[in-house]
Amino acid sequence: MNQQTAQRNDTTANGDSAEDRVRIFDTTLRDGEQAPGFSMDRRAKLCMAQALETLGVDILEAGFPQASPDDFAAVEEIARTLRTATVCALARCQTGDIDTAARALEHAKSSRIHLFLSTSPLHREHKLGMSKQQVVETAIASIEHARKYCADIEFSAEDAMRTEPEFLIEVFSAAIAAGATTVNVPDTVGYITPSEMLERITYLRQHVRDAHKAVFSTHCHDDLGMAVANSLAAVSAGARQVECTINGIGERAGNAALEEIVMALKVRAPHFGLRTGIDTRKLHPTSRLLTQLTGQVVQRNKAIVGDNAFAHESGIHQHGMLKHRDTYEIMHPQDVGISETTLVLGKHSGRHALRQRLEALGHTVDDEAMESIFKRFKALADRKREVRDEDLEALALGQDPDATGPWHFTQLHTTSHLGGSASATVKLRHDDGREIGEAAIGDGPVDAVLRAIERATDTDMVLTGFQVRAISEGGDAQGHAQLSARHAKRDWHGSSVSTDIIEATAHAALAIVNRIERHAHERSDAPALGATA
Ligand SMILES: CC(=O)SCCNC(=O)CCNC(=O)[C@H](O)C(C)(C)COP(=O)(O)OP(=O)(O)OC[C@H]1O[C@@H](n2cnc3c(N)ncnc32)[C@H](O)[C@@H]1OP(=O)(O)O
Ligand SMILES: CC(C)C(=O)C(=O)O
Repeated sequence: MNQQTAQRNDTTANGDSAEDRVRIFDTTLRDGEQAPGFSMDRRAKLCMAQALETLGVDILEAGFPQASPDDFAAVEEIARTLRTATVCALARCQTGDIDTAARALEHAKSSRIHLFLSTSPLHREHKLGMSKQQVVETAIASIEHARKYCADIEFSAEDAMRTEPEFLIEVFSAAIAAGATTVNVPDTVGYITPSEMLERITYLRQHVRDAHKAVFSTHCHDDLGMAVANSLAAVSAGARQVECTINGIGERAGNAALEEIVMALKVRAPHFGLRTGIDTRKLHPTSRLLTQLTGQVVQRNKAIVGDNAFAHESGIHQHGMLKHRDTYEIMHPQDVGISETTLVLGKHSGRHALRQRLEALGHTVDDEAMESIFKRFKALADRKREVRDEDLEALALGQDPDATGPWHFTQLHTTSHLGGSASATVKLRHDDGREIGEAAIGDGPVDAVLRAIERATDTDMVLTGFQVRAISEGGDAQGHAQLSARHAKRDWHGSSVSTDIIEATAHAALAIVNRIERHAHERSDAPALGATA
């Protein structure tokens, strides 16, 4: 293991009042992965580690090598692969853990061993069965042992925020004297408030012996929803490393969300006067990658990376946004890697946004027609959650957006075989009296059904989105299939519900085909309702 990282710490060590750089210590692959539902195998961890390095994290905690052979292998592979980020491995204050961590990090370009030991009275008494003195001695012995392998040593006082502040001074002073280059003050159980955090870090920085020789760090959990606020309070008090995770994943309610901390420091730069090395345009893609690797979606209203973070449905906000985007957005979606703001049309939308969308779709609408379309739009929006472009076109053209057909299923049959191809047979009836049957094979029954429908209806479409979600519980749950497809340079959407997810998917696909055909038909012969297209 090389010794470069310690020099990096020295040159940017805490206590230098000119220092304005906050190190981002990412623990998505350690604390994040520890949470139920977020386990990742070695391949997934390597893929995520590469994305995190590209994002620009300073230190990447790759895992806890003593935990399992696969975690050891994951840390080892990440250590061999990464070039710019410091790769960190977690270890208890036990010789075996430290030796294992050191072995896993052996080939890293830049490495760190992260040692932790509980310091709070609760943990000392009930978990470790150690006196204060034993805690200090164990920490010192472990740091000294780890220093034989690596110059960059982080020491975490687990449950620091429920530890006597004077004892923390003793522990951290001893840790720095033994060679720790980063001292981490974790709020392990998400207990502290921002004002207390500010006070605690300030106090520690003032009283810990040789505090300037180490970087102060924090690691906050979100049990009371204050992890990000507490992390920001810590940096305001002089901490220059924050430990955080993508999407805020982690034990229980999670860790502080990396994207929120980074964007708070960027958007409120005049307030904090601090910067990070993160390429913020990669935040959204990195968040998406994590959801793909873990299968755990992000809630819509999640700050920075949620689907609604740059989406507006209410008319008053949309009107403001159309006049000046800063009225309701404090950052640009492009700054976090989202292509654009979306104005979603729904029951809360007003005339300004509706007119803007109709115009974008090529419909210039006079005021009288607008009133009529708006009334029908509101009635439709009360029934549907979201009004799509195809619904708006139907409204603009004076058509019924609830229309069904012209194609209807009379037969649908699919087969699939383990490890083999799948096939689908469909029979469709058209409102003009035609009845057409087609069969197709595909990579799975969904692919086969889509191909058979395309052939039967002579419609080309490229599937761009496919989601099936259970909307009730149990083995007989209703599946809601949502499909998006591209046809004639436009996006089309269809959805359907069934206890059979293949059937729901087939109906959603046929809904798209029907919309495309109705649209072509309406455009060719229906005069617009006071609208010109
Ligand atoms: C706050 C945090 O997030 S800390 C990190 C938590 N992460 C994890 O625990 C994930 C990985 N963990 C594991 O895979 C397992 O717990 C292992 C392999 C590390 C250990 O497994 P086991 O040896 O079976 O022990 P187990 O987990 O049941 O109990 C923990 C032991 O570690 C001891 N211990 C806990 N923390 C520390 C520490 N920081 N330093 C030294 N010993 C510690 C406990 O006192 C207990 O010791 P005991 O076995 O002598 O009673
Ligand atoms: C290992 C430490 C930093 C930790 O995860 C915690 O205290 O939550």
